[in-house]
Amino acid sequence: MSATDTIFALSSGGLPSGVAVIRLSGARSLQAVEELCGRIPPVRRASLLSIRNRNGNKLDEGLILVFPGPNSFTGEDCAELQIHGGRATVKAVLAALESMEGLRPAEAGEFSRRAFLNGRMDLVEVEGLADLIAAETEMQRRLAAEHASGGLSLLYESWAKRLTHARAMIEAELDFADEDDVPGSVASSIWRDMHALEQEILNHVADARTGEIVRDGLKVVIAGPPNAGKSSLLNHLAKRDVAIVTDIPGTTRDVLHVDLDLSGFAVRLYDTAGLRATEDIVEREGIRRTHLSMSDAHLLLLLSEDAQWTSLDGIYDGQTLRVRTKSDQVKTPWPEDGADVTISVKSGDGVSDLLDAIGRHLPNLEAGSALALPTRQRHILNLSTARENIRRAIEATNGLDIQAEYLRLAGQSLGRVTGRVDVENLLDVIFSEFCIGK
Ligand SMILES: Nc1nc2c(ncn2[C@@H]2O[C@H](COP(=O)(O)OP(=O)(O)OP(=O)(O)O)[C@@H](O)[C@H]2O)c(=O)[nH]1
Ligand SMILES: [K+]
Ligand SMILES: [Mg+2]
Repeated sequence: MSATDTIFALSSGGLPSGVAVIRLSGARSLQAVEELCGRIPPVRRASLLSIRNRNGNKLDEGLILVFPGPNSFTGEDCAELQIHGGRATVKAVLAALESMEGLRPAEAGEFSRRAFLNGRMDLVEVEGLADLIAAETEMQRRLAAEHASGGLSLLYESWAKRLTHARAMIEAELDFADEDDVPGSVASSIWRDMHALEQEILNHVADARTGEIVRDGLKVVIAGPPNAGKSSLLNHLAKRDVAIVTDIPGTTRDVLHVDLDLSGFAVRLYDTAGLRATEDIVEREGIRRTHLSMSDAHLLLLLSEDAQWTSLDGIYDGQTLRVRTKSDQVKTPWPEDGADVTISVKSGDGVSDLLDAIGRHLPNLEAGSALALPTRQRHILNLSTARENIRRAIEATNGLDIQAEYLRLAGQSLGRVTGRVDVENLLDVIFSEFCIGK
């Protein structure tokens, strides 16, 4: 296996499908097209050609495109075979490709990896592309598109430039320190800018929680005593029978979740085991898991059918909505019950109010604004290290050269985010997020 092999893969989705796209990348891509189709079609233009194996048997007919490097997705010679998406057809064409010298099936993420190694994309763009392929809601799409198209990279590059400029000015001051005609305050405007940059990075990192919520979804945990109607609510909102519902208290033991799309945001809703003191070993394990899922919840829905609100002291101290359930059974309304929302999944009453209340916990993002938010722990760690080193540079009192060194380290951390600086050890992790053919 080698990075110089020509690779190929089915890049479109599951079969059968109307059209299937097989992608090739590497030095032998064009030659492979010639062997299959008898000739190399004009570049970057779809040509309808017959595809034959080496015995001359016609396998299919399809639109063939070639993209010579370096202006291709991977930077290498690439080709695309748009063929019929029947399983046997795709299998036959893949087999014909595999039989060719120097060609092999691509590994997961290998096309993107080559694009990165050939400078066609940086790491933030690569990660954005992975997110774009996985995006299921409008906000996930917008965030991923911003990253994939280089919006975030541009911001990080502008920061890196400011660091480089500051270092250059400090170097100049060091070089000419003995000469009288260099004003000693060259650096003062630089340090003002470094103060500003530190604050900008700080603000950006503070948005990480929003970025994570947009990318991974708002985690909403349904909790409360047994039989409060937790699983019924999950099923109602999911519009399918995900969880078992019975009138036996302690029915749910495992934590279940469903993904909802609320105003374009992903919301991950968790159903949990009812909270009560119990000697049942299985139920106790369920309650332990309930506590675990509460620990990283963004929002808790505390359910109760009789307004006896379970105490969360020492268990959970985040955002909570008190939800009174089974309103269809309540004959006389109970005004002072402390509930934020009252619902019945039987009649549907109050459910849209509940969704509105959950919606108020979603990030408040202006329509149409660029979503240049950090989304990954990898970004946050490197950005925080960069910020720390800028701070050290500002505060250092033991010489300009030490200060310049801290700025260099800050630039290096920024470089790790986009992949300009030693990230070799990270590549396997990042590209394994992709599926084959990407
Ligand atoms: N009338 C009425 N009954 C409801 C409503 N919601 C749930 N129930 C009933 O309440 C009982 C318990 O519902 P579940 O959804 O299993 O309650 P749970 O909180 O998940 O219970 P555990 O998993 O045991 O903790 C079932 O018999 C449901 O049919 C409602 O809005 N109205
Ligand atoms: K139950
Ligand atoms: Mg349940």
